Amino acid sequence: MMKPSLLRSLRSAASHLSRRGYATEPVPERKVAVLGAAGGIGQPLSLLMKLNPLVSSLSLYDIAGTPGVAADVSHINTRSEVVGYQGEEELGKALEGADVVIIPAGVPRKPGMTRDDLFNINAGIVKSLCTAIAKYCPHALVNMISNPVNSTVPIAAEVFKKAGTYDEKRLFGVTTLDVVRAKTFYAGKANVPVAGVNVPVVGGHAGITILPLFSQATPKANLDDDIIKALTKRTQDGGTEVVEAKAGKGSATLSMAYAGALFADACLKGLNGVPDVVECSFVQSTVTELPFFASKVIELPPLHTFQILRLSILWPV
Ligand SMILES: NC(=O)C1=CN([C@@H]2O[C@H](COP(=O)(O)OP(=O)(O)OC[C@H]3O[C@@H](n4cnc5c(N)ncnc54)[C@H](O)[C@@H]3O)[C@@H](O)[C@H]2O)C=CC1
Ligand SMILES: O=C([O-])CC(=O)C(=O)O
Repeated sequence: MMKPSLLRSLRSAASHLSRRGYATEPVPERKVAVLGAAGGIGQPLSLLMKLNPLVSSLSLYDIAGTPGVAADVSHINTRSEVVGYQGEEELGKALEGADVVIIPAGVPRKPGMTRDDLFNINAGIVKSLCTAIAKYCPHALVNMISNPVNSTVPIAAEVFKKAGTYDEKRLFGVTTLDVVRAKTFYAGKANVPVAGVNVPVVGGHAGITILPLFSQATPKANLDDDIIKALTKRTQDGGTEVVEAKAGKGSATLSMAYAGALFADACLKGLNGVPDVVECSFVQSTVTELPFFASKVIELPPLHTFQILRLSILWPV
């Protein structure tokens, strides 16, 4: 018979691990597909997803270059099996059974361009990828990275509606990089350790539609109005800062891969029933009169069967 004190310690350790997102039960099988996996974001994002112990199957798709990326990443000695898929004829296999689909496919900005200038090319790419998602993995959580996010998310919604598979609680525009930037810049000015900083960012993902809520930042810091204004502007212009620094060689890739991996990890935790997973994301919304708006979304407490977990809902709070 186990001593009550030992039992209490084990229970407390198990509940601590579970609160931190580490399962004390077997970790479910999860397939993650990255579409655009050979690109500037796709490669480091594939690496980070290979490091994520919640992933059991990692599917890397692009129109070219994925065999090499997949062979490279597959040698890393972590849990997931990696398969590379190349070309449209392999897209169905890449998507089949996916729980989370991350989309960094499409062209990036060059100096002087706005994200809207990418619309013509990226809208077509997103449309064809979402048509395939509706066919091969209609229940997957979709993490849209391709710009302009303010438009590619509504496009994805329309494609899914047309296919009869739309579930607004499964479609997310990835705005995590705005949050990552806001945290970094705020910590610098507030002179606090960045690891403990939280800043919600709402609105959209382009210029002045990016609204960091420094009034709700934690830990609180008494920053002057002109500093808050400068922090807001730097967060709104963060993408342009990188585009200009890269001088024609693309936009943010490494910080975006980090942000994309954080958001995908939150989705996996939500699917696995980890409570209180909250992230900002550009979603269909009733928070304002706008049909889509970035705000905090939370995974509501799940029930305890795999099937119901898959149906669990995310909702703006
Ligand atoms: N949401 C956000 O915060 C951010 C979004 N982005 C956006 O992410 C997108 C990708 O950026 P990068 O990786 O730097 O571009 P990149 O040009 O380096 O890579 C894009 C990849 O997409 C692939 N691709 C093109 N058409 C495809 C298709 N039909 N199916 C599958 N793959 C396809 C290309 O072959 C390429 O490998 C851009 O639209 C960029 O603006 C970039 C940074 C932040
Ligand atoms: O600025 C861009 O074109 C890429 C992007 O969305 C970002 O870095 O936030």
